[in-house]
Amino acid sequence: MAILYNLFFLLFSLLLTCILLFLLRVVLIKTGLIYIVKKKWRSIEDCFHVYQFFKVPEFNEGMQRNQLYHKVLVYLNSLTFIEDSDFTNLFTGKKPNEIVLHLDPNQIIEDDFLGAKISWINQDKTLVLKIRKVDKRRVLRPYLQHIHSVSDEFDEKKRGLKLYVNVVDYQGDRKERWRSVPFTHPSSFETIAMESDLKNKVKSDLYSFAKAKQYYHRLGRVWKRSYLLYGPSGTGKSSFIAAMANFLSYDVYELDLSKVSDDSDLKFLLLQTTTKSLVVIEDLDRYLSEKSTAVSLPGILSFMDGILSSSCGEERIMVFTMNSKDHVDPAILRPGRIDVHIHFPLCNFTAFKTLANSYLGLKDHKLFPQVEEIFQNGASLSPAEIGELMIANRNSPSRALKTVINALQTDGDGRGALNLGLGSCENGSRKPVEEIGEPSGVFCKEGANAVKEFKKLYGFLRVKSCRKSESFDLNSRQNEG
Ligand SMILES: Nc1ncnc2c1ncn2[C@@H]1O[C@H](COP(=O)(O)OP(=O)(O)OP(=O)(O)O)[C@@H](O)[C@H]1O
Ligand SMILES: [Mg+2]
Repeated sequence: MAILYNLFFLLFSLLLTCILLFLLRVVLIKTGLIYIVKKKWRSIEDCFHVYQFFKVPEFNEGMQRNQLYHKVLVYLNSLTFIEDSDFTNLFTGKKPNEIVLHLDPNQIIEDDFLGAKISWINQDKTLVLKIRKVDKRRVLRPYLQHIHSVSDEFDEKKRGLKLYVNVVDYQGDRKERWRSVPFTHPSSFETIAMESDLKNKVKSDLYSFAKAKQYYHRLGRVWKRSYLLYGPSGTGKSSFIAAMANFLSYDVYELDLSKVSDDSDLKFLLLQTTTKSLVVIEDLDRYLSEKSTAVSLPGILSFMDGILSSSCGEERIMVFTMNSKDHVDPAILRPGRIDVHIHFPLCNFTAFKTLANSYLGLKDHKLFPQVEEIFQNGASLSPAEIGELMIANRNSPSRALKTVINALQTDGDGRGALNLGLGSCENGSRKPVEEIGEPSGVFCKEGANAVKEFKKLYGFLRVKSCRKSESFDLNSRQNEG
């Protein structure tokens, strides 16, 4: 009987203890006292372990930034634990409604990795990692790798792209020669009307370049790749550059050669570009033919060779656009200076269908055969012109197609437009409207009215492009690098 009584008493006290512990836990959690208990427990635990400390200072002895410091900071800021810390700084971020957390001096951040307890202390521009000696060998290397990959991923997501333009009013060599604005161009390879085969080739070329650091290093070559985009006005060259930047998540440095004071200024401009960027010179043929820049041809050639970018050590992509490469010095175009040539022709039927799909949501239409026939007869407008006509008539796809057909019939052979007072050009170079010659060929009234209407609507003074090959091709991939 006594045994039974004792057993019952034991069970009862056990149950009571459990209930009390449970209640205590609820109270500790509800009041937040649990954090004090955890802290005390940890400091007791600390007494029974040997720790090792690793410092990650913000600057090295040469006062250069320590990249690891930035990475650890980004990593720590990404931890959810930081929200649980006793105190932290809150700032507004770059995006609307974004709030970012910043470590305070002496703030301790605790982290768990592969079962090991790790803590970081933010001490006077140095982050100190504290790890148990028993865990160090097993955990330290993978933990640092983990920090690298998390912070890279976080940085990638957080940072928006930037468009840099060169400015003339910088003072002295040490001042910034570039001014930046957020780069928000929505163009992508999906929105560009271009043969899908060519698009895929460019995409894989860009992708394999971006991954080829070791390869270029082994060859002793500057890790750069140059693209020439050439073709008449309004064929998508600038949009393509934006698509490249969005595809790679690279910043864009758009270099206006007319604002460059001399060859050495050009060198400094290249030096001040950052890694993972597209360095762009638009209309290079125009600068060269009009001599509208103070930079010499050798200056441009050494810029294209990117010798200086090797001192910056990281990848650069250079993109040049031209209306035509016919009269350009062959030294500019030689393999190695330009690695990939991409021709942007006027619209053909395939490109037209892509535009009709994206601008009007049309996969097919009873007027398509007629449009195809007109293209087969050699008529063409630039994608920009066709795109504008489609946008203007986007509420009625049939009307949009009829307007395009009329414009193509008027304009297709490159002669009807002259009656409307539109300019013409040789090899893509622009001629003023006053230089228009005598119109020849058939003048289609209906089509003329359509273009006239369009001109009136948008004040769009179109400069006519020369009619050349209609095919989209990666003309020559000279020098695969
Ligand atoms: N191939 C294309 N696919 C889709 N849209 C295009 C294409 N070409 C031109 N466009 C549209 O036409 C407009 C002008 O194009 P863009 O400025 O890229 O032409 P460009 O070749 O750079 O002309 P320019 O030589 O005059 O600078 C853009 O709004 C773009 O969306
Ligand atoms: Mg352009």
